[in-house]
Amino acid sequence: MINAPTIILVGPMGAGKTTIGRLLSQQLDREFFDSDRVIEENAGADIPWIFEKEGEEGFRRRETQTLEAMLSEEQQPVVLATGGGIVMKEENRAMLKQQPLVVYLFASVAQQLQRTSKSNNRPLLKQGNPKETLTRLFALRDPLYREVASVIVETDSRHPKTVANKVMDAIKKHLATEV
Ligand SMILES: Nc1ncnc2c1ncn2[C@@H]1O[C@H](COP(=O)(O)OP(=O)(O)OP(=O)(O)O)[C@@H](O)[C@H]1O
Ligand SMILES: O=C(O)C1=C[C@@H](O)[C@@H](O)[C@H](O)C1
Ligand SMILES: [Mg+2]
Repeated sequence: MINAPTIILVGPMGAGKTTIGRLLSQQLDREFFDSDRVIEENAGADIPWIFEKEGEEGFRRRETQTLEAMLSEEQQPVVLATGGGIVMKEENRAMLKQQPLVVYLFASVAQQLQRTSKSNNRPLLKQGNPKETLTRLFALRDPLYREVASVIVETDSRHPKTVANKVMDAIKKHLATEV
């Protein structure tokens, strides 16, 4: 695992990319980045503010720039959590497909709904019915997460530490079959 490349986590809102990514980075003693947080730091504003002032399109532009910068930098392997909509742009998918280790954290819509209901900082869930929105986004995005991922890990009804261990096991298995 010491030689494992950068681990990139993709999946829907509430899959646990941020939570699991942080745990993995601790276990591997690596730096952790979250594209949502990097976007906020660079903008000097939070995601709801960016959506309000620049629209989703403005946020997506920032997201692509951030992904590009993070993947092109000459760097040590890190753990990178992405935003739930990272796969919406073709150019982002092309960048992700070039990466050796992209993990799709799968969560059912019911589980996404439960996990996202606790916070209020996801602009796409603030309009309309969250269950309908998550269902629509899942239909659109699940095939795209699968398109870019080398490993898929189910997260429903599992404690974050269990999910992190499952990701580690799945990565080891994937790397062993690669060589
Ligand atoms: N396996 C899990 N079991 C229980 N709760 C979880 C699990 N994974 C994440 N959570 C909780 O669900 C919420 C959402 O998780 P998190 O922010 O990590 O999701 P995310 O995939 O990063 O979402 P986003 O795409 O919006 O950034 C948090 O409150 C977190 O503590
Ligand atoms: O699923 C999405 O499109 C989003 C997920 C979050 O991680 C943030 O990137 C933002 O709220 C948009
Ligand atoms: Mg997150």
